[in-house]
Amino acid sequence: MGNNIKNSYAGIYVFEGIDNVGKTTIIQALQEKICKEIGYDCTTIAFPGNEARTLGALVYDVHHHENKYFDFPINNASLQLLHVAAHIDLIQRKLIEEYSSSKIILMDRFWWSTYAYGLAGRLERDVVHAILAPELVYWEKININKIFLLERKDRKIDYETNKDILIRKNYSDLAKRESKCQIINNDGRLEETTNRVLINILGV
Ligand SMILES: Nc1ncnc2c1ncn2[C@@H]1O[C@H](COP(=O)(O)OP(=O)(O)O)[C@@H](O)[C@H]1O
Ligand SMILES: Cc1cn([C@H]2C[C@H](O)[C@@H](COP(=O)(O)OP(=O)(O)O)O2)c(=O)[nH]c1=O
Repeated sequence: MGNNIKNSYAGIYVFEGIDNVGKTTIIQALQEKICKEIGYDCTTIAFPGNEARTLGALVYDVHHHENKYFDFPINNASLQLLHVAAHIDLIQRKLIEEYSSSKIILMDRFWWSTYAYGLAGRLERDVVHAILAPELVYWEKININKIFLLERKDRKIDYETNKDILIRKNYSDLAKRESKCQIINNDGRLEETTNRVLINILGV
């Protein structure tokens, strides 16, 4: 089928969920299947970003290695504002171009992460809304095909129990309000989850 993608499959498919539920692994397996086995154009865009010398890579490093940059802990509002800045950079620099070229775009995280982690980091709801406002202006003009919210019981837990529970609750609240969202249980084999998502994307 080469690059001759059926228009109905092209577009943005978001993968969300708390750390270590399998987003990156499933996206990699999925992209390989879509490109090699099915022959459709498929690309991945990850928030906050993983390309060297980009704002996203810097924000990722700040998030994980704060001490390298600052003598004082960065407050959560400022950290989430940095994430939003990195998202806008990726949307403008990459997503809009890929979006207009009829590809399947797999997104590793979305603005939902800012919401889920921001609120779980004890930011007030109106602060989280204000932080997200500039990014949401960009998303208003972009159609999302589907949002897959991944869940997995047997995962490494990066945050203390209460924060872990809060992050997952915030995701669940977003999912309940979004008809395009499908909850994907990744407790089984990776191959099985990947196939389930693929069937969902292709609608077969
Ligand atoms: N269904 C699965 N079975 C076994 N291991 C899995 C499964 N899904 C994910 N993993 C493993 O869990 C770990 C975290 O996955 P990763 O894709 O990095 O999560 P995320 O991107 O959501 O943070 C990886 O070591 C990955 O191989
Ligand atoms: C996109 C985003 C991520 N995050 C958090 C979630 C993760 O704990 C961290 C890095 O995300 P990610 O790159 O998905 O994690 P990993 O460390 O597994 O490669 O940033 C936010 O707090 N706000 C955001 O807007």
